[in-house]
Amino acid sequence: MRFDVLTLFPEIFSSYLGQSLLAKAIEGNLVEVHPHDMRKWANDKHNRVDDRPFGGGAGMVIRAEPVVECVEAVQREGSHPGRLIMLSPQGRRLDQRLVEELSQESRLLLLCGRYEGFDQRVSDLLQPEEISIGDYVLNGGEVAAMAIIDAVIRLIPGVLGDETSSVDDSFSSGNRLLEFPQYTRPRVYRGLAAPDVLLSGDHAQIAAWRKQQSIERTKRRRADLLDRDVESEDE
Ligand SMILES: Nc1cc(-c2ccc3cc[nH]c3c2)n[nH]1
Repeated sequence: MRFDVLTLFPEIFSSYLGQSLLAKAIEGNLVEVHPHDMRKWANDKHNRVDDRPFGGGAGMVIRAEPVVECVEAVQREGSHPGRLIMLSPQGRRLDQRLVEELSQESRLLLLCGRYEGFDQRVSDLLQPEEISIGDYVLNGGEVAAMAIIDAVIRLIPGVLGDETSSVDDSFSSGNRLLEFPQYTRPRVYRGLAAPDVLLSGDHAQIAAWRKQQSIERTKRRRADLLDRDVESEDE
């Protein structure tokens, strides 16, 4: 799977690309992530990538020309244009179902805004789909883009490795329960002991305990997840 990230701050992605899971996925040719600096397409006489908003108001607006030129050039680079996504507080809310949908794509272009956002002609001409990672306002689209990449790559076959699977993750398709609590060595830490059942070696009992913990935790923290019926998820 190929990700192209179009941004004014490509350096934000440098250390992120080195994080182990993603680095291994890139090394294993399972994933490619290409940050692109939109400033390189600011070729008007002032080489400006942003400008003051018509009609006045605070902040700056990202000019349409460098963005449209950059997107078109990047789309020409690959074997096909890919699915163009603009990160935006006004977009479709990201959830695991949308992550699973995105993981089926072979190429995603993630368009990251800054300042007061893009000139409207960017959306008029490129028709991107807008995705929000939540109802709060970030300073730019880059963190949201990383969230999408992070969530999607976990679902690409081979990325998590044989010993780990995303199947039992919270929110995975059909799974409406939160994760059970995890414990590791030492067995007792500051007087707090790991549950005996986890050290019993009785896998059936361990599975039952974990399921019960997930149900209790979900009831306590996210009872709304238990209200959803499976049919509604197809709407
Ligand atoms: N879910 C979410 C996305 C954003 C976002 C996305 C792009 C820009 C550009 C300037 N500010 C932005 C904020 N905030 N929250």
